Amino acid sequence: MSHPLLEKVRAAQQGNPLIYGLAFGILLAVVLNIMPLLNARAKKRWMPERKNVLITGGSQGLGLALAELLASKGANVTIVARNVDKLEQALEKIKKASASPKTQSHAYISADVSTFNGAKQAVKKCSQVPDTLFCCAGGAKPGHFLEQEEQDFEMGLKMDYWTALASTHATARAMREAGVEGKIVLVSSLVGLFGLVGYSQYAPMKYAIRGLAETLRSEFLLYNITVHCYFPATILSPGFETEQLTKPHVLKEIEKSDVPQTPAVCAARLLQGVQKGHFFITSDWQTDLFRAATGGVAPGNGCFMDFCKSRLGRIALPIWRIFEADAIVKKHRTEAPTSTPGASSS
Ligand SMILES: NC(=O)C1=CN([C@@H]2O[C@H](COP(=O)(O)OP(=O)(O)OC[C@H]3O[C@@H](n4cnc5c(N)ncnc54)[C@H](OP(=O)(O)O)[C@@H]3O)[C@@H](O)[C@H]2O)C=CC1
Ligand SMILES: CCCCCCCCCCCCCCCC(=O)[C@@H](N)CO
Repeated sequence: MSHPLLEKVRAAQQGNPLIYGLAFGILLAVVLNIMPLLNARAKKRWMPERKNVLITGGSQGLGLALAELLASKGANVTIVARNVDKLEQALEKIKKASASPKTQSHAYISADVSTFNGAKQAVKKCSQVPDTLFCCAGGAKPGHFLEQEEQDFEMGLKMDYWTALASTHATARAMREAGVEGKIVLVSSLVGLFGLVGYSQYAPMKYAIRGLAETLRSEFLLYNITVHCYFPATILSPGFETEQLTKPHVLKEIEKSDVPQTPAVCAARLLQGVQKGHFFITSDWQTDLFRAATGGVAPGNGCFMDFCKSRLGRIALPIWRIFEADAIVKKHRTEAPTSTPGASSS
């Protein structure tokens, strides 16, 4: 039985193959875009309530905002960082934010998670085996590549990559041992998707975190552990204020293209991404274009929209790079240092 409207459309088309092709294309796009949505609905939505969450870098910035948000939604939150004073203050805030302070338990652990031993000890001190880990510890010390020294690069490696690696390794082992259904969220950055002047001791580490996330997403299919990777742009955190102190002018000028977000907004969008089941999570449309344009073969966030965003990104982002980022760098050529004081060329 044919619908009268369809008859009319058929009559109007008079067998035009272009129209059929177009209609088929639209239908295919709709089906391909709806399929992952239905699939995501069918999957269990991750809920913070009663989860045992471990957050590295939880004493300030993104990590603290996330700790408060998850505590307000019923999770038991343990934060890890090195400085005890900041941890104590943070714990007070988390307890205040807590949905039900009597039934939830929150704690802090002072540890340096940039070593395997430090991370292992931190996980051991948790009162419950964590079922969720957010690796928020990290930070940048921006500067010109040729002005930075070996210890700056080593610091980036330890503070950004090694903290994520060691805490993931220790926590995933504990999760497997306890047979819990686990979730691990790694934090990269917008500059883990494209390289930018001034971030040479930092951005490559954030690329490495993406690599770790992709590898572990695949490997942890062996166990009951899911992996996500978050790519924030500028977060107005204490870490951001510190990095402004050494940030080259040229980088500050390029970063004017970016609208900074508060830690609370980033935490909320990160949680949304986790709940939607996204593997790569972003919290603003610009970063989402970078994600889609550089997506590779990792799972996407809806194939039709990703297809459109990646096409748009492959056109808009190079234009932005040529006329904005690279143009600003070239304008600053005259102020770049011509030699490093104290460094001998022999
Ligand atoms: N701020 C921004 O603009 C952006 C940040 N990011 C990333 O987001 C994450 C959070 O950033 P942000 O909110 O700025 O962080 P902050 O710099 O404000 O805070 C960093 C946190 O990590 C902890 N930490 C650092 N090193 C270690 C360590 N070795 N062991 C244990 N804890 C450690 C710090 O505590 P303590 O020093 O006491 O140990 C602190 O709690 C980072 O991974 C950062 O790279 C990504 C994009 C943009
Ligand atoms: C049409 C498209 C326009 C695109 C605009 C893009 C603007 C990007 C500017 C760079 C922002 C850097 C964010 C990450 C910073 C970071 O990780 C550190 N602050 C770490 O602490």
